[in-house]
Amino acid sequence: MTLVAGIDSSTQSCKVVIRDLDTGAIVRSGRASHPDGTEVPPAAWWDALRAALDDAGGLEDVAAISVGGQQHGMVVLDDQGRVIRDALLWNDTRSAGAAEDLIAEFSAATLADRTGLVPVASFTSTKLRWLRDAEPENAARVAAVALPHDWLTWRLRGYGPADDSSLGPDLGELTTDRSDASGTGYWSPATGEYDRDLLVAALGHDAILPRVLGPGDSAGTGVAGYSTTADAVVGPGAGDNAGAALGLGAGEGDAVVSIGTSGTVFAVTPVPARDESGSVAGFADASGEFLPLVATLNAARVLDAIARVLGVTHDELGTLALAAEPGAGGAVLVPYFEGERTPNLPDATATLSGLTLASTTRENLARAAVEGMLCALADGVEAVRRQGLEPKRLLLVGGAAQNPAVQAIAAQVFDTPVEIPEPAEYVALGAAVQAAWALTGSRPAWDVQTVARPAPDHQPIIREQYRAAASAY
Ligand SMILES: Nc1ncnc2c1ncn2[C@@H]1O[C@H](COP(=O)(O)OP(=O)(O)O)[C@@H](O)[C@H]1O
Ligand SMILES: O=C(CO)[C@@H](O)[C@H](O)COP(=O)(O)O
Repeated sequence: MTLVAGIDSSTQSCKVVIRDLDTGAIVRSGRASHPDGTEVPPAAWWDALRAALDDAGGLEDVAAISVGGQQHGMVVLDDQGRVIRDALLWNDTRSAGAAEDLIAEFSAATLADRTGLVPVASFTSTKLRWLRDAEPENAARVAAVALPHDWLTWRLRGYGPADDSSLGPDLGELTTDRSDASGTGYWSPATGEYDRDLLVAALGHDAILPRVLGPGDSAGTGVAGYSTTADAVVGPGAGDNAGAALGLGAGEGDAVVSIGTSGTVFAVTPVPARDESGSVAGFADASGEFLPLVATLNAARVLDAIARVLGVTHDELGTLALAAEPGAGGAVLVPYFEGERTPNLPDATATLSGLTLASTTRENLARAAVEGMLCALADGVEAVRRQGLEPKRLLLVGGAAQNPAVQAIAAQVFDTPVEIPEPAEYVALGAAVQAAWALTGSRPAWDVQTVARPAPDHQPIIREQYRAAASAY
């Protein structure tokens, strides 16, 4: 049996799946946690990746591997391949002012034309601008800029600082792929080229950027000790959302709603998106097409927080939520706990409103949490529609999509039919698709099963009262 491995180095953890090349069946899997926080030493991802590989039984019998990862995180390297400072993650909002500065210098319209993006604090370019202004000594030392999946792929291939790698700090060997390059703010999905002027405007000087690989390309081979053998193929890797699209085999008529640390709504399209309002990011995907995407900063962890306050498990939170009526008796949670990215409110905090003595119950609080989180994503579906897409079904994935209450309430919040693919780590599965593609030269056609289609039960009251509460921001 030929085996291929896919990795998802996501915000909260690293997950590995090992699949049978012939059927796509999952043969083994593993995971390890990442540290909390929006500023993380990349070495922690490397440690977690190696722990997750161990947990998955190692790679000795694996012929190819590819790494999907959280998007946008700023990994800055000096000329010896050393990490200069902890990575700033996609959900770190300190660069909100830098985003405004870049927009003031270039205009939203110009940046949307040149990169498909209007800067918000999540994107790499704004983090580099923040570094230039807040830590000029660090900025001056930057020889190369990479993203989480680029850096892990480089490490997996044996590159790194001289005292901590077998092949040394060859920065010219850094690679990325179209999907992750498209989240930097200095790469154009339309032309497939870096926009070096924008990099210089952000960082203050030019730097080495990873070579951009296409779907099915190979980044190179592994090294003994980290991968199977020295000839294990290493695929191009991807941003996590593009990886999930690949793992799901998302196509025309599909929109994916992912409920992990981030909430995202995205679709695979043949043409790049351009949204001057900034709601929809015009990313590239991992199959040679494009990936218009809306992201929120507040998704699964909204439920984590409210479950904690109520002193219940996720399952119990779901049971409470389903015991309340749609609309939660008027209680509305606008869940901007971490600030928000869509809408762009980096300094916002969450509010719970509409409470009366009668409506202040555990059931209504649980339901308000699920409804608020999903309403923010329903706004995302509308923004994608404004790009001319008309999804026929919404595929719900990510940690919180496993919750039965989230599935049932999604059928009340969204006015498009919802489907639940079999529970799986779709980013890692998509990375394994890339590994197989790089190994064989063709994209594998592996099946994805749907396990539930909650009956449509649209309850407009939920979004109406959410809209009213959110309009206060
Ligand atoms: N049954 C569940 N109900 C609600 N939330 C859940 C459930 N299972 C996992 N989660 C939450 O999902 C999140 C992890 O999802 P995941 O998609 O792996 O996130 P990420 O990719 O951002 O690391 C965690 O916040 C976790 O608490
Ligand atoms: O910033 C984005 C997309 O633009 C996020 O989707 C990150 O890519 C993190 O994803 P998760 O770790 O939450 O899956």
